[in-house]
Amino acid sequence: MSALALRDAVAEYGTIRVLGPLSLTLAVGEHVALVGKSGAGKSTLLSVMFDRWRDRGPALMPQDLGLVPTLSVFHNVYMGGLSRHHGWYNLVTLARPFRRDVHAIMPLLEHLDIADKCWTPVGELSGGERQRVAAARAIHQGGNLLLADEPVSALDGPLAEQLMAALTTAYPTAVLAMHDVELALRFTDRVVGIADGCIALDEPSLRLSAQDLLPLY
Ligand SMILES: Nc1ncnc2c1ncn2[C@@H]1O[C@H](COP(=O)(O)OP(=O)(O)OP(=O)(O)O)[C@@H](O)[C@H]1O
Repeated sequence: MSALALRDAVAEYGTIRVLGPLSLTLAVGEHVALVGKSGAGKSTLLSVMFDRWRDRGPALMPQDLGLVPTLSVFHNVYMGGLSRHHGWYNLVTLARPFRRDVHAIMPLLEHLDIADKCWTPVGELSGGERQRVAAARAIHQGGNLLLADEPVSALDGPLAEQLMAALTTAYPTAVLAMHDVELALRFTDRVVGIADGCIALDEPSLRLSAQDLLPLY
């Protein structure tokens, strides 16, 4: 995979420009945190990246998670790999999952501490549990590039760290919008600060402290 670039990207809602013009190049193997206050344009930038880099088959973990509440945890995670199977196989799976898929997905659920909810409808889960299901679906999808919007906002402590580790290990290249700046600094290589739809800061995480990011908020 070659480097990923945005050149003079802009986004508008109606006549109001909320992003850009903004240019950004992402090296392969880089984990990038997008930080900035609410409304700065992080989600908008992620959706521009998703559109522009569609040919790289990015996995998207949206802020609203995009889960199907009436389906089980297993089925929601399975959906990450829908395109790997024929339509008939997916239909059969809806009624009676194949053992090999259960064996593929169960270790992921165990790793994220939600294996006991495997057959529970997602609509019956807590916010943090749903977030782990969405992460498991993104990991099950596989690929080279992950775009994640606030992937650990409903978790804290060891569970948030475990999920950040799982996502950054599964995806060699990732852009993650983050509110928790301490976690962002620990789990990413580079921090891009967004303010009023523009890049206000772009530095290697190692050179930054949480204090350096305060002016963005
Ligand atoms: N559907 C929409 N229609 C009109 N304006 C929108 C829409 N979605 C977002 N905006 C505006 O675009 C700007 C950027 O929003 P965006 O959701 O990208 O911010 P964000 O940094 O992701 O915020 P948060 O951290 O709260 O998720 C904000 O001013 C927001 O009000």
